[in-house]
Amino acid sequence: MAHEILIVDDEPDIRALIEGILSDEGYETRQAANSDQAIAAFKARRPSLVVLDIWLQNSRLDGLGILAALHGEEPRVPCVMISGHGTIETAVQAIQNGAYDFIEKPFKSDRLLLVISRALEASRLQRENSELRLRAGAEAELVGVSGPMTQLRQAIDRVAPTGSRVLISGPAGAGKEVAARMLHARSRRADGPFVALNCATLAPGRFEEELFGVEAGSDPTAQPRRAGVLERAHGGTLLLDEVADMPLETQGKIVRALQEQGFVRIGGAQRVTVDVRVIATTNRDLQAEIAGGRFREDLYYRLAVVPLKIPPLRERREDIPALARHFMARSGETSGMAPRELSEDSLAAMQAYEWPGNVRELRNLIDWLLIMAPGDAREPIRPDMLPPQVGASAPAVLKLDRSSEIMTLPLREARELFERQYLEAQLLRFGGNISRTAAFVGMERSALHRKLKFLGVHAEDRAPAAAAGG
Ligand SMILES: Nc1ncnc2c1ncn2[C@@H]1O[C@H](COP(=O)(O)OP(=O)(O)OP(=O)(O)O)[C@@H](O)[C@H]1O
Repeated sequence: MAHEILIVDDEPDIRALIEGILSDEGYETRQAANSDQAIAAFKARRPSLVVLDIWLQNSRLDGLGILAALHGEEPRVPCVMISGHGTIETAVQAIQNGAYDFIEKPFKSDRLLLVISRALEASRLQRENSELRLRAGAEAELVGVSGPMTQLRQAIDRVAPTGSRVLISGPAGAGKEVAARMLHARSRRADGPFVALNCATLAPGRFEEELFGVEAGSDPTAQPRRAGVLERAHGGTLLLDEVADMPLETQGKIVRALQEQGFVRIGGAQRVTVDVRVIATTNRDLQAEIAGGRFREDLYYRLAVVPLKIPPLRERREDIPALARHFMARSGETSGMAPRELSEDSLAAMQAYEWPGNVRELRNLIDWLLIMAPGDAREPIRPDMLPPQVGASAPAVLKLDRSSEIMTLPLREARELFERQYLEAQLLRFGGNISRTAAFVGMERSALHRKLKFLGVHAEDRAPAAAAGG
């Protein structure tokens, strides 16, 4: 498909000249004479590139202003500036502000075409690069600042280089696979493969061929040899995701393969020796599975050499702002849209929600917000823009409808109501931790204690364990 180029210049004959040069080269073009037209044209359909004059008459914004507005919409569309006599300094400024390059008037058509083709190529490479980075590096770093997350990262740093088997437990969507990737990335096997087998989605009859592979039959063209995950993970790490879903019979075979660091392919006779580190995850209580006869105890002890636990998100609400911002930046990168800012109030509302789907649910919410949240893309996300299920759990202090009730109260009671709701919400954000809440709200620890007592707020009620119960 031909690239479409938006030409922004106040002089009609310059626009016509540029259009002529570009369409001769097979580019599609559109024109805008001032900032409002340029922004409207850009919003109506993203062009591949913008040629932008620096000095425009009869325009609300000059070239630098338009550049900022367009980059606010979509930072990845390259802009080539046209500078006239005496605007070179501004052109340099424009490059510092993210323009791709500039050309000076009067310009030769060759120079214009060269700069444009380079800009389009750079933009293609940049897009390809970030897609590759996202695919290759599919989250191998646990984001989060809470105590449990910090301890988990420390534990991963300690055990990653040892090569021990690790069993990671935690609810769905909490980040078990990210933890497994992080263990691999920080191990001595980081250059080797990371192979995952999802035991929850595999039909019971398929486990053994997936694990051990299939030997070629006597007629290799009829059934070529197929390597299983153990073989493909040689020199690297094998993740057995949701290991409790593995049939008992397969569990026995895996125990043997782990013990012997080798196995025989299905239909084969020759032993395959492999060097694989196995990491397993589960969202079930494996002790209960063992007691119920559904999980082999010997496999448990082989896998759980080092057990790690990831708590549900509602037990580490302090991670929510960092995670939300991280996912917003990520979504912006993948979608090519400018990331939106998240207001402190909207983050506080997210911190009050229970997140039954854990981090995965938060990630989906942010993807949704980037595309669907109302308002201008440059406006921060406010609590009232959140979907109802999240907004409904926002602390009362953030819900505007409380104001009507507050207006019926005398000042002292209204102030107390506000203070109670405000402090309850802050305690929730800081996981019930008095010292951190006190530091944030700007009070002495002991004064905060007295205030909470006076208002009848029990700090323990806001602690994670209680929050987890509902
Ligand atoms: N601490 C974290 N930092 C960054 N991303 C995270 C974190 N935790 C989870 N994620 C992201 O949330 C999503 C769910 O995480 P992941 O797949 O690791 O969960 P899981 O516990 O393995 O879930 P399941 O058991 O349902 O597969 C992924 O997109 C992952 O990238």
